Amino acid sequence: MTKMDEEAVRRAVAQARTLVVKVGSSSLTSPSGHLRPERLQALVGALARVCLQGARLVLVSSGAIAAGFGSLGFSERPDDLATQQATASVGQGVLMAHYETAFASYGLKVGQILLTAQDTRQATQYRNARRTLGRLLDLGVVAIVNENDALASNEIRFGDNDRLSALVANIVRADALVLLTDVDALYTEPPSRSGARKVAFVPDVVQTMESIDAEGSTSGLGTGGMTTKLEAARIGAVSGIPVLMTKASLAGPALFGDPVGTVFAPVKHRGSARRLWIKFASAPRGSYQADAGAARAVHGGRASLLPAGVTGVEGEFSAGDPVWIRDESGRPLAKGVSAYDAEEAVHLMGRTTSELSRRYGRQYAHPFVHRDDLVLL
Ligand SMILES: Nc1ncnc2c1ncn2[C@@H]1O[C@H](COP(=O)(O)OP(=O)(O)O)[C@@H](O)[C@H]1O
Ligand SMILES: N[C@@H](CCC(=O)OP(=O)(O)O)C(=O)O
Repeated sequence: MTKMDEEAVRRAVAQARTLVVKVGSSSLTSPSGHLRPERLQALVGALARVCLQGARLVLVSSGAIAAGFGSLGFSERPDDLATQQATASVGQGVLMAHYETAFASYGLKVGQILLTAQDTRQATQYRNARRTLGRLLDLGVVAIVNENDALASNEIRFGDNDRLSALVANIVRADALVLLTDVDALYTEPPSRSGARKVAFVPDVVQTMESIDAEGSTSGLGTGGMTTKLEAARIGAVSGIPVLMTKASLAGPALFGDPVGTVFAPVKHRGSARRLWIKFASAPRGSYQADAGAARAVHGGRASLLPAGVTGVEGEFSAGDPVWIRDESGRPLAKGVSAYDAEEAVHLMGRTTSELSRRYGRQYAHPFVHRDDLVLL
């Protein structure tokens, strides 16, 4: 694809018809961690302007825990899971009430979607989320998304909302992803260090990630820090979505195309929604081991994984579940959707499709993983 320069990426953000904006806890709170409604109102002012110009907006907003612990009379953000969950349950309502009032003052309606990591991993839930979000946007409603903190346990939660926002950008096939935080741009190292230099444009996020020293959150207010924001930028850019990251107070100029923050150029063409799901969101339930020939064919691209090239089947999966395709040494080569149950595949592997057709009928003469359902890592 033709590479976009900095100006083109900024223009793409300013002209986005469908936009995902993520705002972090650190941008909506005071140093004590309490929600600051006036910050939220200022942000809504900048966002409402683009909505009134016709943009379809998904706002991925953190802040449920921040909004909840004050109402519950706690002096600081709780750190045990059960209290965090309960606090988020109280705070999410408070947060939405603020958003509802703030957007209503511009004549805009809001809808709430709370997602768990599981919702992005399971194909049916993913499709469900896509349908509801799409309909909300078609109705001109601002969709406000957060992780379903009240039900997410430590093992399964995203924790930060950065990666969630990048997956949401894929779900709604956004034209741009904007990450708003408490730092004006990406720096070569944490901005508290004297040698840190600002990065205005990242032409290739995959290469740049190696040269940036990104830390987790140090403010105690946010969760993921720059590490998860870079990961979100990578998912966006590799999915063909222009990404901008800046300070929440600069949202207005950023959405207008002014040279603020850091922009990340898309590095690949956008794939189909299904392939993006397979690549970034699906959680494989097992794996196929490919022999050297099949591994070479899969690695070369545009080849399906045929039963004849498979030497092993691992895990318990059903037809339609995501699986890894590994080479003989066990290294993952690709992810794909299996056309067979693991139980069936064990009996079919190692045989040519014509042999399978003769033995079991024509319905068995097809690949374990079709090339349209397969993405290289
Ligand atoms: N290389 C870097 N460039 C910019 N900021 C960085 C970098 N490494 C770490 N950070 C820190 O990441 C923080 C933002 O992350 P976080 O606190 O999780 O915010 P949010 O709540 O918006 O998700 C900034 O305050 C900054 O100090
Ligand atoms: N879902 C949590 C937010 C987690 C969090 O702090 O995320 P982030 O601001 O992206 O670092 C909440 O609403 O409190």
